[in-house]
Amino acid sequence: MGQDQGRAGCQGERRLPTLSSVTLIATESLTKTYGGRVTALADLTVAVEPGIIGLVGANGAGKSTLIKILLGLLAPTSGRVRVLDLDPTTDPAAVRARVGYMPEHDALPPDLSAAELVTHLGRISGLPRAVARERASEALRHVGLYEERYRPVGGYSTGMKQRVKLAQALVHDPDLLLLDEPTNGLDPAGRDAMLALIHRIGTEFGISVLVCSHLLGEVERICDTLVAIDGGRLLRADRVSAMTSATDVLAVEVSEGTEDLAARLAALDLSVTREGRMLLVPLADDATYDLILGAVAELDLPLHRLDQRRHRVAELFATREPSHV
Ligand SMILES: Nc1ncnc2c1ncn2[C@@H]1O[C@H](COP(=O)(O)OP(=O)(O)OP(=O)(O)O)[C@@H](O)[C@H]1O
Repeated sequence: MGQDQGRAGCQGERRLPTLSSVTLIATESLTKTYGGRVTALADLTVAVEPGIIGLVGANGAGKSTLIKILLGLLAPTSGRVRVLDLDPTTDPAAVRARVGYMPEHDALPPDLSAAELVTHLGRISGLPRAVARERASEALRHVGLYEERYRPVGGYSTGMKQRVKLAQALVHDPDLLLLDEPTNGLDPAGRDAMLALIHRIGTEFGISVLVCSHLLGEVERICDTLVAIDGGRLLRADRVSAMTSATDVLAVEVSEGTEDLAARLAALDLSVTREGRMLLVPLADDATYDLILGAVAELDLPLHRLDQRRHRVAELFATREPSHV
């Protein structure tokens, strides 16, 4: 990548972030063009810390291309990249030893059992036979397939197949998981279960996870950091908490008597709008809280919530991908 480093070096005056050892993934001016015509990634500079990271973007935004570069499966056209402080372009085997990959599509051999398949993939990762078998059982237990592990994969549901893919990504005990559209093809309950599983892996197992999705609402629920790309370019990278700053609207919800409360607040000259079971009141100052609490107490209503509304991440991208959020 000498030539690429030279190119990135020429752009040093732009003060690109330093690729430090605490950084999980970092790219500098990363560009990938296919056949010199299609630009999948364009001058992408981003750095993320360990945690659960959502990589979001519409179909064709460049997510899969980025994942393949992070794994050292594809060479960038120019720019620099580091994963766990390793360079996947020069040291792909070292990266893949510490990174688990769950691809978007699958070609699972239907006649093999999940235990055989995951053990085999563990052996390919370099684990001795007995260790691979033990680790495969453990990984299949983590994803909830322990009881079914000796059944042929061909008879599995889509959700079970997705979990086999997740188990094989976990088998060699990686420090980072790269998950490409892990909820693809799942029904709403299956999506919820998969998201909960990913969240548990990221929080309880201490493994960092990069979840790639075109569904912003999904990754927003489980990630601490979001990286949004569009047309191969960085839209925004930030912690979810920073993207969901508080608004100047108070949300109040009572378990019963919503109409009475709305009327009482209006009588107090507060401008009230209703959104489902919630009443929204502009927050002028601390006195607004007191007026609402006073009205709730006066009507003797059971208060369910009273808090400052936060922006939803989706609002930040609403103009760009309305159909996907
Ligand atoms: N091997 C390839 N040859 C030519 N163009 C490609 C190739 N792979 C991807 N592309 C193009 O590069 C762009 C980015 O594709 P990529 O698969 O990285 O996006 P994505 O965000 O993962 O989308 P999706 O979720 O649909 O896979 C798209 O325009 C795609 O058509």
